[in-house]
Amino acid sequence: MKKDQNLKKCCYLGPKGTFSEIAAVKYFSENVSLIPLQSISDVFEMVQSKEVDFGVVPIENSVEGSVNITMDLLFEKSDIQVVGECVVPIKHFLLSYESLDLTEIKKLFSHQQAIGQCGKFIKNRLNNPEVIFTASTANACEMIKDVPKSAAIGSENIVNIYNLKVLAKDIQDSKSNSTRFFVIAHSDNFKKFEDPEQNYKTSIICSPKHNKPGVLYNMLKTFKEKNINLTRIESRPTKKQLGEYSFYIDFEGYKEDKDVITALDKLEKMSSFFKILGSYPKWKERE
Ligand SMILES: O=C(O)C(=O)C[C@]1(C(=O)O)C=C[C@@H](O)C=C1
Repeated sequence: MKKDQNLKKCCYLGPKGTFSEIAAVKYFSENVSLIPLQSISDVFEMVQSKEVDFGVVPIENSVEGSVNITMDLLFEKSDIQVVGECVVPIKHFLLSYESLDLTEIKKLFSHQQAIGQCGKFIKNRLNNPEVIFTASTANACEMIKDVPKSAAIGSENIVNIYNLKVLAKDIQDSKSNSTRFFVIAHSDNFKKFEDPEQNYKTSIICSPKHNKPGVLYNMLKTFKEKNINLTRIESRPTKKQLGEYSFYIDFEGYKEDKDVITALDKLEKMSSFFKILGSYPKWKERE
Protein backbone atom coordinates (compact mmCIF):
# COMPACT_ATOMS: atom_id res chain seq x y z
CA MET A 1 0.00 0.00 0.00
CA LYS A 2 1.29 3.48 -0.89
CA LYS A 3 2.75 5.73 1.84
CA ASP A 4 2.07 9.07 0.18
CA GLN A 5 1.64 12.14 2.44
CA ASN A 6 -1.32 13.31 0.33
CA LEU A 7 -3.22 10.02 0.45
CA LYS A 8 -6.35 9.85 2.59
CA LYS A 9 -6.02 7.62 5.65
CA CYS A 10 -8.23 4.63 6.39
CA CYS A 11 -8.09 2.52 9.55
CA TYR A 12 -9.38 -1.03 9.97
CA LEU A 13 -9.36 -4.03 12.31
CA GLY A 14 -5.82 -5.38 12.04
CA PRO A 15 -3.16 -6.59 12.18
CA LYS A 16 -2.24 -6.98 8.52
CA GLY A 17 -4.00 -9.89 6.80
CA THR A 18 -7.55 -9.53 8.19
CA PHE A 19 -10.67 -9.65 6.07
CA SER A 20 -11.24 -6.02 7.06
CA GLU A 21 -7.97 -5.18 5.30
CA ILE A 22 -9.16 -7.11 2.22
CA ALA A 23 -12.37 -5.04 2.31
CA ALA A 24 -10.46 -1.73 2.61
CA VAL A 25 -8.19 -2.63 -0.32
CA LYS A 26 -11.17 -3.76 -2.38
CA TYR A 27 -13.08 -0.54 -1.69
CA PHE A 28 -10.29 2.02 -2.06
CA SER A 29 -7.85 0.16 -4.34
CA GLU A 30 -4.44 1.83 -3.94
CA ASN A 31 -5.90 5.23 -3.23
CA VAL A 32 -5.60 5.24 0.53
CA SER A 33 -3.00 4.78 3.23
CA LEU A 34 -4.06 1.90 5.51
CA ILE A 35 -3.73 1.91 9.30
CA PRO A 36 -4.35 -1.39 11.17
CA LEU A 37 -5.87 -1.07 14.68
CA GLN A 38 -6.52 -3.58 17.45
CA SER A 39 -10.31 -3.43 17.69
CA ILE A 40 -13.46 -2.26 15.94
CA SER A 41 -14.02 0.17 18.78
CA ASP A 42 -10.53 1.69 18.12
CA VAL A 43 -11.61 2.19 14.49
CA PHE A 44 -14.67 4.17 15.59
CA GLU A 45 -12.59 6.25 18.03
CA MET A 46 -9.92 7.05 15.47
CA VAL A 47 -12.55 8.17 12.95
CA GLN A 48 -14.31 10.20 15.64
CA SER A 49 -11.03 11.94 16.56
CA LYS A 50 -10.60 12.92 12.87
CA GLU A 51 -7.04 11.53 12.88
CA VAL A 52 -8.06 9.47 9.84
CA ASP A 53 -10.48 10.11 6.98
CA PHE A 54 -12.17 6.70 6.92
CA GLY A 55 -12.67 3.48 8.84
CA VAL A 56 -13.77 0.09 7.49
CA VAL A 57 -15.87 -2.12 9.81
CA PRO A 58 -17.71 -5.44 9.29
CA ILE A 59 -21.49 -5.06 9.68
CA GLU A 60 -23.06 -8.41 8.69
CA ASN A 61 -22.22 -11.87 7.43
CA SER A 62 -24.37 -14.10 5.22
CA VAL A 63 -24.10 -17.02 7.70
CA GLU A 64 -23.55 -15.53 11.15
CA GLY A 65 -25.67 -12.38 10.76
CA SER A 66 -24.94 -9.01 12.36
CA VAL A 67 -21.62 -8.00 13.89
CA ASN A 68 -23.05 -6.80 17.20
CA ILE A 69 -20.13 -4.63 18.27
CA THR A 70 -20.41 -2.59 15.05
CA MET A 71 -24.21 -2.36 15.46
CA ASP A 72 -23.82 -1.04 19.03
CA LEU A 73 -21.10 1.47 18.17
CA LEU A 74 -23.19 2.84 15.28
CA PHE A 75 -25.94 3.41 17.83
CA GLU A 76 -23.70 4.96 20.51
CA LYS A 77 -21.15 7.07 18.67
CA SER A 78 -22.02 10.55 17.52
CA ASP A 79 -20.56 12.36 14.49
CA ILE A 80 -20.08 9.13 12.55
CA GLN A 81 -21.57 8.73 9.05
CA VAL A 82 -21.77 5.62 6.89
CA VAL A 83 -20.37 6.74 3.52
CA GLY A 84 -19.87 3.42 1.73
CA GLU A 85 -20.47 -0.32 1.69
CA CYS A 86 -18.45 -3.21 0.32
CA VAL A 87 -19.20 -6.94 0.10
CA VAL A 88 -16.33 -9.44 0.37
CA PRO A 89 -16.57 -13.21 -0.30
CA ILE A 90 -15.12 -14.92 2.77
CA LYS A 91 -13.06 -18.08 2.28
CA HIS A 92 -11.50 -19.49 5.42
CA PHE A 93 -8.22 -21.42 5.67
CA LEU A 94 -7.04 -23.60 8.54
CA LEU A 95 -3.48 -22.51 9.30
CA SER A 96 -0.62 -23.53 11.57
CA TYR A 97 3.14 -23.12 12.03
CA GLU A 98 3.35 -26.93 12.33
CA SER A 99 2.42 -29.67 9.86
CA LEU A 100 -0.41 -31.27 11.80
CA ASP A 101 -3.10 -33.82 11.02
CA LEU A 102 -6.48 -32.20 11.60
CA THR A 103 -7.24 -34.49 14.55
CA GLU A 104 -3.96 -33.51 16.27
CA ILE A 105 -5.09 -29.90 16.76
CA LYS A 106 -5.60 -29.25 20.48
CA LYS A 107 -6.24 -25.47 20.39
CA LEU A 108 -8.08 -23.53 17.72
CA PHE A 109 -7.78 -19.72 17.61
CA SER A 110 -9.89 -17.25 15.62
CA HIS A 111 -12.35 -14.39 15.59
CA GLN A 112 -15.79 -15.38 16.89
CA GLN A 113 -17.40 -14.68 13.49
CA ALA A 114 -14.88 -16.92 11.70
CA ILE A 115 -15.37 -19.75 14.21
CA GLY A 116 -19.14 -19.45 13.70
CA GLN A 117 -18.78 -19.52 9.92
CA CYS A 118 -16.83 -22.81 10.10
CA GLY A 119 -18.98 -24.57 12.73
CA LYS A 120 -19.67 -27.72 10.69
CA PHE A 121 -16.02 -28.20 9.70
CA ILE A 122 -14.89 -27.80 13.32
CA LYS A 123 -17.48 -30.29 14.57
CA ASN A 124 -17.04 -32.88 11.81
CA ARG A 125 -13.32 -32.77 10.98
CA LEU A 126 -11.50 -31.71 14.15
CA ASN A 127 -11.14 -33.64 17.38
CA ASN A 128 -13.00 -31.28 19.73
CA PRO A 129 -10.18 -28.70 20.16
CA GLU A 130 -10.33 -25.96 22.78
CA VAL A 131 -11.62 -22.86 20.94
CA ILE A 132 -10.04 -19.49 21.79
CA PHE A 133 -11.68 -16.31 20.47
CA THR A 134 -9.30 -13.59 19.30
CA ALA A 135 -9.66 -9.91 18.32
CA SER A 136 -9.32 -10.80 14.62
CA THR A 137 -8.34 -13.68 12.34
CA ALA A 138 -4.86 -12.20 11.79
CA ASN A 139 -4.46 -11.76 15.54
CA ALA A 140 -5.21 -15.50 15.87
CA CYS A 141 -2.26 -16.24 13.56
CA GLU A 142 0.02 -14.14 15.78
CA MET A 143 -1.24 -15.89 18.91
CA ILE A 144 -0.63 -19.49 17.80
CA LYS A 145 3.10 -18.80 17.23
CA ASP A 146 4.28 -20.30 20.53
CA VAL A 147 1.40 -22.66 21.23
CA PRO A 148 2.14 -26.30 20.36
CA LYS A 149 -0.54 -28.27 18.44
CA SER A 150 -2.47 -25.08 17.69
CA ALA A 151 -4.14 -23.78 14.53
CA ALA A 152 -5.87 -20.57 13.44
CA ILE A 153 -8.68 -19.81 11.01
CA GLY A 154 -7.90 -16.94 8.65
CA SER A 155 -7.71 -15.67 5.09
CA GLU A 156 -5.51 -16.95 2.28
CA ASN A 157 -3.77 -13.54 2.28
CA ILE A 158 -2.24 -14.20 5.66
CA VAL A 159 -0.38 -17.39 4.70
CA ASN A 160 2.64 -15.53 3.30
CA ILE A 161 2.64 -12.70 5.86
CA TYR A 162 3.24 -15.17 8.71
CA ASN A 163 4.80 -18.00 6.70
CA LEU A 164 2.09 -20.43 7.74
CA LYS A 165 1.25 -23.92 6.63
CA VAL A 166 -2.18 -24.52 5.10
CA LEU A 167 -3.86 -27.48 6.84
CA ALA A 168 -7.18 -27.10 4.99
CA LYS A 169 -8.71 -24.75 2.42
CA ASP A 170 -12.24 -23.36 2.01
CA ILE A 171 -13.47 -24.59 5.38
CA GLN A 172 -16.43 -22.19 5.70
CA ASP A 173 -19.81 -23.93 5.99
CA SER A 174 -21.33 -22.03 3.08
CA LYS A 175 -19.66 -21.74 -0.30
CA SER A 176 -21.30 -18.34 -0.77
CA ASN A 177 -20.13 -17.03 2.62
CA SER A 178 -19.74 -13.24 2.39
CA THR A 179 -19.41 -10.28 4.73
CA ARG A 180 -20.69 -6.76 4.19
CA PHE A 181 -18.53 -3.90 5.47
CA PHE A 182 -19.37 -0.26 6.14
CA VAL A 183 -17.01 2.58 5.31
CA ILE A 184 -17.41 5.22 8.02
CA ALA A 185 -16.24 8.85 8.20
CA HIS A 186 -16.55 11.79 10.59
CA SER A 187 -19.65 13.84 9.72
CA ASP A 188 -17.48 16.99 9.32
CA ASN A 189 -15.47 15.25 6.60
CA PHE A 190 -18.55 13.96 4.87
CA LYS A 191 -18.88 15.22 1.33
CA LYS A 192 -22.39 15.08 -0.11
CA PHE A 193 -22.72 12.53 -2.92
CA GLU A 194 -23.88 14.34 -6.01
CA ASP A 195 -24.19 11.73 -8.73
CA PRO A 196 -27.87 11.40 -9.70
CA GLU A 197 -27.02 8.33 -11.82
CA GLN A 198 -25.86 6.36 -8.77
CA ASN A 199 -28.10 3.93 -6.92
CA TYR A 200 -27.96 4.81 -3.24
CA LYS A 201 -28.84 3.05 -0.03
CA THR A 202 -29.60 4.66 3.31
CA SER A 203 -29.17 3.17 6.79
CA ILE A 204 -31.10 4.33 9.85
CA ILE A 205 -31.73 3.26 13.47
CA CYS A 206 -35.05 3.86 15.19
CA SER A 207 -36.68 2.76 18.46
CA PRO A 208 -40.50 2.87 18.63
CA LYS A 209 -41.91 5.38 21.16
CA HIS A 210 -44.65 3.05 22.43
CA ASN A 211 -44.82 -0.70 22.94
CA LYS A 212 -48.32 -1.35 21.61
CA PRO A 213 -49.94 -3.49 18.88
CA GLY A 214 -49.12 -2.43 15.33
CA VAL A 215 -46.23 -0.09 16.17
CA LEU A 216 -43.71 -1.86 13.94
CA TYR A 217 -46.36 -2.34 11.25
CA ASN A 218 -47.07 1.42 11.24
CA MET A 219 -43.38 2.25 11.08
CA LEU A 220 -42.79 -0.06 8.12
CA LYS A 221 -45.96 1.16 6.38
CA THR A 222 -44.34 4.58 5.92
CA PHE A 223 -41.85 2.91 3.54
CA LYS A 224 -44.54 1.05 1.63
CA GLU A 225 -46.59 4.25 1.19
CA LYS A 226 -43.64 5.86 -0.58
CA ASN A 227 -42.71 2.69 -2.50
CA ILE A 228 -39.30 2.50 -0.81
CA ASN A 229 -37.61 -0.91 -1.00
CA LEU A 230 -36.20 -2.17 2.33
CA THR A 231 -33.01 -4.23 1.98
CA ARG A 232 -32.42 -5.15 5.64
CA ILE A 233 -34.12 -4.98 9.01
CA GLU A 234 -32.43 -6.11 12.23
CA SER A 235 -33.18 -5.51 15.86
CA ARG A 236 -30.88 -4.99 18.86
CA PRO A 237 -31.93 -4.71 22.49
CA THR A 238 -31.95 -1.08 23.71
CA LYS A 239 -30.08 -2.37 26.82
CA LYS A 240 -32.50 -0.34 28.98
CA GLN A 241 -35.24 -2.89 29.54
CA LEU A 242 -35.84 -6.49 28.48
CA GLY A 243 -38.17 -6.57 25.47
CA GLU A 244 -37.27 -3.07 24.19
CA TYR A 245 -35.58 -2.98 20.80
CA SER A 246 -33.99 -0.62 18.30
CA PHE A 247 -34.48 -1.39 14.63
CA TYR A 248 -31.69 -1.06 12.10
CA ILE A 249 -33.20 -0.47 8.68
CA ASP A 250 -31.47 -0.22 5.29
CA PHE A 251 -33.38 0.82 2.21
CA GLU A 252 -32.86 1.91 -1.37
CA GLY A 253 -32.83 5.66 -1.87
CA TYR A 254 -30.96 8.81 -0.85
CA LYS A 255 -31.70 10.61 2.40
CA GLU A 256 -32.47 13.85 0.52
CA ASP A 257 -34.92 12.30 -1.98
CA LYS A 258 -38.39 13.85 -1.56
CA ASP A 259 -40.13 10.54 -0.77
CA VAL A 260 -37.39 9.45 1.60
CA ILE A 261 -37.63 12.74 3.52
CA THR A 262 -41.41 12.29 3.89
CA ALA A 263 -41.08 8.69 5.08
CA LEU A 264 -38.29 9.48 7.53
CA ASP A 265 -40.17 12.50 8.97
CA LYS A 266 -43.12 10.24 9.76
CA LEU A 267 -40.87 7.56 11.21
CA GLU A 268 -39.03 10.04 13.42
CA LYS A 269 -42.34 11.18 14.95
CA MET A 270 -43.07 7.56 15.97
CA SER A 271 -39.61 7.05 17.50
CA SER A 272 -38.05 7.68 20.90
CA PHE A 273 -34.62 7.31 19.27
CA PHE A 274 -33.96 8.10 15.64
CA LYS A 275 -30.66 8.35 13.77
CA ILE A 276 -29.81 8.54 10.07
CA LEU A 277 -26.50 6.69 9.75
CA GLY A 278 -25.94 7.83 6.17
CA SER A 279 -26.62 7.44 2.47
CA TYR A 280 -24.00 5.76 0.31
CA PRO A 281 -23.63 4.25 -3.18
CA LYS A 282 -25.03 0.74 -3.39
CA TRP A 283 -22.15 -1.77 -3.66
CA LYS A 284 -21.39 -2.96 -7.21
CA GLU A 285 -18.64 -5.48 -7.94
CA ARG A 286 -16.07 -3.73 -10.14
CA GLU A 287 -14.91 -5.44 -13.30
O1 LIG B 1 -11.02 -10.99 11.81
C1 LIG B 1 -11.04 -10.50 10.67
O2 LIG B 1 -10.30 -10.87 9.75
C2 LIG B 1 -12.02 -9.44 10.40
O3 LIG B 1 -11.80 -8.63 9.53
C3 LIG B 1 -13.31 -9.47 11.17
C4 LIG B 1 -14.42 -10.32 10.54
C5 LIG B 1 -15.80 -10.05 11.24
O4 LIG B 1 -15.86 -9.44 12.30
O5 LIG B 1 -16.81 -10.49 10.68
C6 LIG B 1 -14.58 -9.96 9.12
C7 LIG B 1 -14.95 -10.85 8.18
C8 LIG B 1 -15.18 -12.28 8.50
O6 LIG B 1 -16.59 -12.42 8.61
C9 LIG B 1 -14.58 -12.67 9.80
C10 LIG B 1 -14.15 -11.76 10.69
